[in-house]
Amino acid sequence: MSAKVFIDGEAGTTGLQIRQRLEGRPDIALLSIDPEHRKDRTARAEIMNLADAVILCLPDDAAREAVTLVTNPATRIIDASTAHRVFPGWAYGFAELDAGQRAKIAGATRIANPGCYATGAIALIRPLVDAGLLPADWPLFVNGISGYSGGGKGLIAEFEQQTPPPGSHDAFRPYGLTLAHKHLPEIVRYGAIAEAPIFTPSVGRFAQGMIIELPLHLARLPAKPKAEDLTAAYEKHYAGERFIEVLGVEDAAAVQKARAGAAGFHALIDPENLNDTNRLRIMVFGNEANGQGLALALLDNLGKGASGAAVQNLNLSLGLEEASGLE
Ligand SMILES: NC(=O)C1=CN([C@@H]2O[C@H](COP(=O)(O)OP(=O)(O)OC[C@H]3O[C@@H](n4cnc5c(N)ncnc54)[C@H](OP(=O)(O)O)[C@@H]3O)[C@@H](O)[C@H]2O)C=CC1
Ligand SMILES: CC(=O)N[C@@H](CCC(=O)OP(=O)(O)O)C(=O)O
Repeated sequence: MSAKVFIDGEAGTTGLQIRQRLEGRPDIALLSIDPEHRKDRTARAEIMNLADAVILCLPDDAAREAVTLVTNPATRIIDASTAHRVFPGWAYGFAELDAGQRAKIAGATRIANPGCYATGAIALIRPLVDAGLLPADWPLFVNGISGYSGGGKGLIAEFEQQTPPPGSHDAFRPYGLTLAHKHLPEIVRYGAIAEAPIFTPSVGRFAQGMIIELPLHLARLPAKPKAEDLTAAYEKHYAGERFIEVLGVEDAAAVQKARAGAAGFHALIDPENLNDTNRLRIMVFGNEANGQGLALALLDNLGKGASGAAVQNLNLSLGLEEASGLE
């Protein structure tokens, strides 16, 4: 029998992409609501309590309210919003976090889907902390660039329907300049670090895809790791993970050469390179002469950063093949 799944907010950016990944699957029966009633509490409550799983693709307040509408103890909720990521009783939906996380997701009825930047930042930080290469209280800096779909329908409309101000292409916007981005609490908790990194997100004039960077003064770290030690830690942490690829030192060197003019490798470091997949790529660059390193994660903000991860969590939660509907 197929599992009944309702996507609350199915007409939004994340909801639509989840729908595309689930449509046509014989193991899933999608429940839908008449668009006219999509914000009607009674209609939503009725459909949610019929579902085996509900995926919330709503703003935070609407997601909090939606949770109160679910009274069927068997209904599983996967929340794509920020509302429950560090909330007691919710499993964090990053299956590759550590050896125990998959089982926590599979056993939970409440699953918080990670933020897109947070997925990249945690994917870079946590293995280094676990490997003893990065002390938990080390001061960190994380930098990110996202496609504008990261801001949902509102930001998509702004980039696609408004003309940039005279004298500007509005190609690159740094934001989060209060240095208190909403993804920081989950990065601290699941990165297993003591304090928030200085996080500088930005949005570029491209729709989809993102890069997150973790620069490190390697020679100042107590363990004095080299770039290849970081790569080895990532390879070990993510061994056997089908959705996380760690490019080796040679690949990273090839990318550096490509940046210096050689053709063929630009795509590996293009933020749009993993679009429409649930994959995340990690690369490490280093300069031994000055003792510096840079770990970089590339993913689709709407893929592994949102809809892909939600489908992976849904599969785990319902006991289905983890990679179903995912590339
Ligand atoms: N875009 C991204 O890259 C990522 C987004 N997320 C999170 O996922 C959630 C959804 O984001 P996104 O898809 O980008 O946002 P969108 O703005 O594209 O979509 C939100 C959807 O929710 C609907 N909605 C709003 N309020 C209610 C309500 N009270 N009841 C029912 N439906 C409602 C909206 O309908 P209408 O337009 O008619 O108001 C819209 O269809 C957010 O919490 C976001 O932070 C998480 C990771 C990445
Ligand atoms: C470009 C852009 O605006 N991105 C969003 C993050 C998108 C995301 O990860 O979603 P959550 O909102 O669910 O955490 C932002 O910085 O607020």
